[in-house]
Amino acid sequence: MTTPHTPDPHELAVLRERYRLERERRVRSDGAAQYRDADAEFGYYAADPYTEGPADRAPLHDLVDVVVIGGGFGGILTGARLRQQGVARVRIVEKGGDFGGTWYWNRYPGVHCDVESHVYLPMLDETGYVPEWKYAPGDEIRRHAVRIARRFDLYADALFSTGVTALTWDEASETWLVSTDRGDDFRAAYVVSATGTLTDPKLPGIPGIEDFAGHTFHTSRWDYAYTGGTPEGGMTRLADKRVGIVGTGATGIQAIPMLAEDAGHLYVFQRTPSTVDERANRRTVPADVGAGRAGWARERRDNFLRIVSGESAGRDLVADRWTTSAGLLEKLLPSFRRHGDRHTFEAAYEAADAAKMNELRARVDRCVTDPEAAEKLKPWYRYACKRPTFSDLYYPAFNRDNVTLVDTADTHGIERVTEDGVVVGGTAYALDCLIFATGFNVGTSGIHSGRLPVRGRDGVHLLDRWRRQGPRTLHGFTSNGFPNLVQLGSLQNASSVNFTHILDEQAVHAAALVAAAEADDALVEPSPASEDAWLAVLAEGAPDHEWFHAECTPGYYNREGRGRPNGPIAYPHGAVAFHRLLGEWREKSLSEVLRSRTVPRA
Ligand SMILES: NC(=O)C1=CN([C@@H]2O[C@H](COP(=O)(O)OP(=O)(O)OC[C@H]3O[C@@H](n4cnc5c(N)ncnc54)[C@H](OP(=O)(O)O)[C@@H]3O)[C@@H](O)[C@H]2O)C=CC1
Repeated sequence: MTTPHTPDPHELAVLRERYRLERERRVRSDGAAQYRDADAEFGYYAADPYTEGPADRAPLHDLVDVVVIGGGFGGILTGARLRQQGVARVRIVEKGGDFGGTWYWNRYPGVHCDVESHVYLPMLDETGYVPEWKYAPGDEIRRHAVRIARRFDLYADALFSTGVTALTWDEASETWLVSTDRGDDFRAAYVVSATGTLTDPKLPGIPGIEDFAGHTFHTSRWDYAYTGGTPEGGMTRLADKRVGIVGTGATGIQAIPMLAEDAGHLYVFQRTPSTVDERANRRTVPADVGAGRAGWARERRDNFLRIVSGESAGRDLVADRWTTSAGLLEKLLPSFRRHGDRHTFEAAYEAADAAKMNELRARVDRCVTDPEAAEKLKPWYRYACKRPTFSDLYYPAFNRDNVTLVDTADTHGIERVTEDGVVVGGTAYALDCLIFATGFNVGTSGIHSGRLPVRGRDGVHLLDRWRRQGPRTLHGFTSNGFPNLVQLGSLQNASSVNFTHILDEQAVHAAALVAAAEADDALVEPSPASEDAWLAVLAEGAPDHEWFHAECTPGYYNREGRGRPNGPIAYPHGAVAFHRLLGEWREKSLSEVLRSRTVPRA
């Protein structure tokens, strides 16, 4: 690798202006309202293509210890950690036909996780499994989800192809009444919500989208019956087809090279180019990662999290483009204050950022032979304005004769869909198949979607209360007025690129809360004072994101160009510090969240 050139002040000023113009070219007046919810408005796009149809079963009206909403890694890990605490009846309710969550739904060609498999796949120490690739294919990840579910006997009580439609606290029995779209009305002593962040596919609200007469689907519902093949390719039924794909985010980057191989002709409709860094995937053997030594996976996972959280870590065990670019993620955490005042930090950061972005733009020139296509593929914004992506196959796909790159930035995306295809800048592109790689409604699934009403004490609706008062939690997990309800997720909690690590720490915490309440015959419910204290902790260290996000191109990181929501949304000192805080709190203060029952536990 060549050493990146460090830009001088004049070059930085030119770049700043270029970024401003590119941002302005992209901001839309309708912001996030440009999108439509596939589940709510386009049932066809959200239907499950991987399961024959829900198995017949009688509605349930029984009582379980814990219901977990969501059978992705968050739900599976909660189930496993509850089992380790000795909890008997755990019922996981999942919309998909099996466990896996995002890895159940996303089976598009080329699907891989771009976080190293040895840190991404959870419970490797516990299951003895050692991944075969540095970056695992989706199928291997899904099989690992199933492995954990089997190991902890989570299939026994699981309900698949089932969505929870309402949660109602019943004061008389001090249990939750859980209603589903399959006619169930059962009770649970505790509810853990683990509905994930990338659950609801979204579609652009392009005029005429309903009129397209060809075949169409979202990448999270890949139609192999139409394309032929598998996630590894071989989509022979596309050989004579004109295929269009909309979107060049982390999903598009992986699917496009596979489509380029198999489609008669592929049109890539790009609005904002991603940063596409080196991937360097390779097979691994256990000795490469020190597997076999007790605790090897935990050590590697902790090492990765420390590095991407800006903490000192000693050796970099994973040593990939996430860890070597981690300094550029630091701006998202107040740990940047270690570097002095904001001005000093910003100057140093801007120079490092420009050097990295220059390196990424130079990569496009090296990989793409057509200079016009290379120019269109260059990202003009700061690193991590959009989620970084990694691929060694993406750019070479544009050197093929059967691939056309269509830049839609000037028209804010595709202008119109017609019966025959799409229109961009007045040019019509006739298509047989139109694929949407347009992402998900981030962070608005489950309880936060508004489609799963949660009524706590005195019938109070959780989202109504939060709309009035702002979200109120202790550590993001529990809320006053909603006893025995534990929420997993990033809100007022912590996050990181290795999200399964975050989920596992959350699962450990959720299980500890349940176990403590069981041991004391108590309810889990924080006091308003403890919520106030937590909000004060969040507000005190809240980073000033605005200066960074305001200059970014629009996307879901900055609410499509409108900046971050007001108020603290996450623990500001990073995931490592948050996990330390939670561990100490469990040791010393967990009993503060327990309240006496008025009704003995049935
Ligand atoms: N760990 C992993 O390996 C992977 C993780 N993921 C996760 O999933 C998330 C979602 O990724 P992804 O599915 O790619 O979705 P994204 O939301 O990241 O990308 C959506 C894409 O669709 C484009 N788009 C939206 N509307 C239009 C329109 N009207 N016309 C043209 N283009 C349009 C967007 O352009 P624009 O940028 O201009 O809005 C963008 O390129 C990622 O951020 C990541 O967290 C996904 C894949 C792999």
